[in-house]
Amino acid sequence: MESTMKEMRDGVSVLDLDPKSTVGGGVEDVYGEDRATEDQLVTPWTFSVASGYSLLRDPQHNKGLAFTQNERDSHYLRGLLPPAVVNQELQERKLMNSIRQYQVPLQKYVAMMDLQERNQRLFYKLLVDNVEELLPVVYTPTVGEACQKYGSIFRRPQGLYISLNEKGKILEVLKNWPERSIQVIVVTDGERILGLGDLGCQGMGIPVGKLALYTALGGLRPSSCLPVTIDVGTNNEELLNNEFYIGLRQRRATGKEYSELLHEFMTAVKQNYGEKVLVQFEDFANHNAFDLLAKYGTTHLVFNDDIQGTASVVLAGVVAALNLIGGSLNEHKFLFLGAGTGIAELIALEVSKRTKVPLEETRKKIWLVDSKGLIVSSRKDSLQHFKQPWAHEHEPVKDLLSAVKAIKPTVLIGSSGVGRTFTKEVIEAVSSYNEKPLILALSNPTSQSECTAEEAYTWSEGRAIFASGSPFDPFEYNGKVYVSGQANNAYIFPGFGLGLVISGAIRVHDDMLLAASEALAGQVSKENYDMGLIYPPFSNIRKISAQIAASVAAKAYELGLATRLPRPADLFKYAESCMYTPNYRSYR
Ligand SMILES: NC(=O)C1=CN([C@@H]2O[C@H](COP(=O)(O)OP(=O)(O)OC[C@H]3O[C@@H](n4cnc5c(N)ncnc54)[C@H](OP(=O)(O)O)[C@@H]3O)[C@@H](O)[C@H]2O)C=CC1
Ligand SMILES: CC(=O)C(=O)O
Ligand SMILES: [Mg+2]
Repeated sequence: MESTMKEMRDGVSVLDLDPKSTVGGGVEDVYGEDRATEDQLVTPWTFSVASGYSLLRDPQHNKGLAFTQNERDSHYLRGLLPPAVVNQELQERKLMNSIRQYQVPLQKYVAMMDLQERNQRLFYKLLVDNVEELLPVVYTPTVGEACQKYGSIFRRPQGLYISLNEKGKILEVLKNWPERSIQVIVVTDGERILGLGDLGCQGMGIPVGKLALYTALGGLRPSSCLPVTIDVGTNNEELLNNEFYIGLRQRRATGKEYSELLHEFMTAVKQNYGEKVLVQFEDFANHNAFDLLAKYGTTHLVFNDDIQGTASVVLAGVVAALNLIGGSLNEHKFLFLGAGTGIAELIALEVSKRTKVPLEETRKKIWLVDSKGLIVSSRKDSLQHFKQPWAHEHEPVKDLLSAVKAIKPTVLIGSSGVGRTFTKEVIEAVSSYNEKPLILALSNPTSQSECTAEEAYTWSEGRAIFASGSPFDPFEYNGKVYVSGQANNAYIFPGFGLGLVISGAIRVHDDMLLAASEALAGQVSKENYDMGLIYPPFSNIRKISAQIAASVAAKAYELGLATRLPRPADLFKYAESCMYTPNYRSYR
């Protein structure tokens, strides 16, 4: 074992980086499974040593036809498998072939979920090696449809369901989950699933999908990830009347009943998993999201992906885009359709840091439109508190087109959850006074995108710099092929979470979001810019995540928020060395 512990990865000994840590190569890799080389023997274990039929039914250790003859002998598998022995690469090729046969995206999703339940390492191998092809399957847009139909496709529990029925027993419920060393929890209450609205308990597809990306894109080990859905009911009448609905059949609990359940959950999480477990809030409606973040931000390690992760990814895209559209950040004027994310605040903060101009001033170049029109000072008294800083002096403006004409933004960002709101008139208007308008249509899934790539390029006569929350195929216009990027928080949260975990951070700080953003923007190459891209390709995501993790961890150490000491000298190499790899291990 000693020699294993000294295992060199990328020329760096894990223990040399962090001599006193018990962590070694792999985030909390206490059993040395990731540290082992691929031809080194490890024990397949559940609570006892798995063998025979139960080994084939154990997704963490099942290798299907890849079990060698020796393994078949020593693990009582003879006769349970046909004679052929195939390696993981061939299994991967076979599965990719069969997934590509499906024409319907939801069939691909179900095939991937089946694989995850059958053979976890193969699932992650497919996802890591084919990330650009499979991201739209396990994540947006397909995960949206999967949530809408979750009641019909539900097979086995993939996470914990905590409903009002479990009030007073949440700690016990957490103990029912088979894994003990949890490092990241993604939790939703299902009220705002992508731009599809209230999907109640069926929102579970989102934490499951996000955590699959935590492992595939950020290298967190699957056993350390816990998807949770808090079920306080749903206001979605269609679901309430659907015989296949899997959640509580009641309207949403609010007020004291809601906050007491959430509080019990947050308390139980800390009690069961300790101070350093990361709780990522996902797809809560913004009337709860901002309050939960403020309430638990000072007592727990919490991160709201939709508010903070989205802010970080968009800031990165905007900073990168300056190379294409020109000017410095403080010279640009921003108009948002939708007031539910934290993007505006993070941009204002970054401008304030760069220019030393107070935040109250830098906010003035950022304008927000919500469902009632432009947010202006005369509306201040009736605005939710998180909108109030954006209520600038201006006469009332009712709709987006009028707001574009009045404000003349250089950057137009959609996060309204409402599709086709960047109309021809809106894009023509923003393109009429900008040589290269920056247009970001963030809303997911594809059906809710504020415009398509085709519309953005056609209506701007090929001048827009465009990215969207869900992917669009390249589009040819006037003989030129336009490739648009994906402005999605999936670039940020996996690396961000990894950075928190490897540094043992106990709180999230805005400066970490800025650091993550800078790290991401720094990964855009000249080749990407030449194609009009403001994000690097997802095919490099593990390296990007390691860069983000290193920057976030460095900031955690700098701010005194890191507890894993001593600080590894090379945080990038350390982050890489901690990443879960999905290749099969050999069993003794
Ligand atoms: N690409 C990415 O990484 C991310 C994308 N998103 C996407 O952003 C969208 C919104 O998310 P989120 O902000 O959390 O959702 P919310 O529902 O909390 O907020 C939506 C905002 O849009 C406004 N709005 C809704 N309809 C209109 C309309 N017709 N005209 C003008 N404004 C409107 C709402 O106004 P009011 O406040 O008045 O109700 C609200 O401010 C979703 O589709 C989600 O998928 C979210 C996070 C990350
Ligand atoms: C991407 C994401 O988090 C959302 O659309 O909600
Ligand atoms: Mg989300």
